[in-house]
Amino acid sequence: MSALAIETHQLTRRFGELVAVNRLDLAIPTGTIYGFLGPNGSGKSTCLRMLTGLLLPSDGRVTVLGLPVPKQAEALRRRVGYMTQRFSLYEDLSVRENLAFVARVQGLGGRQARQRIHELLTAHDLTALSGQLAGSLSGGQRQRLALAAAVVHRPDLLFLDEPTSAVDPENRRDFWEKLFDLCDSGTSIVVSTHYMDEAERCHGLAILENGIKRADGSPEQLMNNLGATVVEVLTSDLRELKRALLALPGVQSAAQLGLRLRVLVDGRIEQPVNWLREQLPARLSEAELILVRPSLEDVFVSCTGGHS
Ligand SMILES: Nc1ncnc2c1ncn2[C@@H]1O[C@H](COP(=O)(O)OP(=O)(O)OP(=O)(O)O)[C@@H](O)[C@H]1O
Repeated sequence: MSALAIETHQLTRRFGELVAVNRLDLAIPTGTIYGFLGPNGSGKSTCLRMLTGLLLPSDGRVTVLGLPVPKQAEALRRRVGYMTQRFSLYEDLSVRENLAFVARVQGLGGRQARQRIHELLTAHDLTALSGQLAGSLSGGQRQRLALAAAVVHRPDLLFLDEPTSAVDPENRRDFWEKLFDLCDSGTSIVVSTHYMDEAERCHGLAILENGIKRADGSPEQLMNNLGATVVEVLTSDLRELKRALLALPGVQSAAQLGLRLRVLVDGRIEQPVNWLREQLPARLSEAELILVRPSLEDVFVSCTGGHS
């Protein structure tokens, strides 16, 4: 298998005047979990749909698992799994019946299908729910079933479109444990999200805004390469201070977090804490200023202008 699960060159999709995905270059290694991080409407779903061969690009080239897409989309179909944003299983079939249906569609029959369904029910903690109608499952249980259904045929590559937007943090954590299990057993995974904590779990990610890739790399690389330093400011009257800070040309953003302001200062300014005190001596005389490690959210704010 090629060392790259996905390679795109100048991938573009237009809808009329709107450019939903704009000249996207990607090189996603096999055996990793890769994330698309971006706000609503940034082009994540459009991009995933083109990578699966379901949507034709307006321009550019796509190779998935070594196959050109959409030309070889049919050959690819058996090798990829796709969990869409909406629950796309049958609500009036039981958990087991849903998996049996997907197994049939994927060409598994008889004993092979029964064995695989048993395996999936166990691996995704669905055994006790196997007779329950899918429509009566909780959000977290639905996600587990949808994931099990997406991997019935043991795909080499799995696409997940905002898989945990409807589940609580604990279920989200469990869901990610399953993704790491799948990745460890050789499945490459591409996942779209607008959650920072999910993006931080990915081996690599691309930050999208208005269909454009603003940055990519591992979360650590992105945080290390942030073109800004982060200063937290503890003081009173944060709203006024925030306005004053944002008026300074060297300040990229200032966000209130409880009793603190998290301030991104242009990385070219060498002593950001001293610089801030020099700019606003009266306002900051009583304040505590601390230089802190950047987070992925800081990276996101810095490269998108902060419209999360
Ligand atoms: N079939 C379509 N026809 C017209 N415009 C579309 C179509 N599909 C997507 N778009 C537009 O393309 C842009 C990108 O949408 P897309 O669904 O890819 O974003 P997204 O990042 O997945 O957003 P979300 O997080 O809300 O799912 C949006 O402005 C959307 O309205």
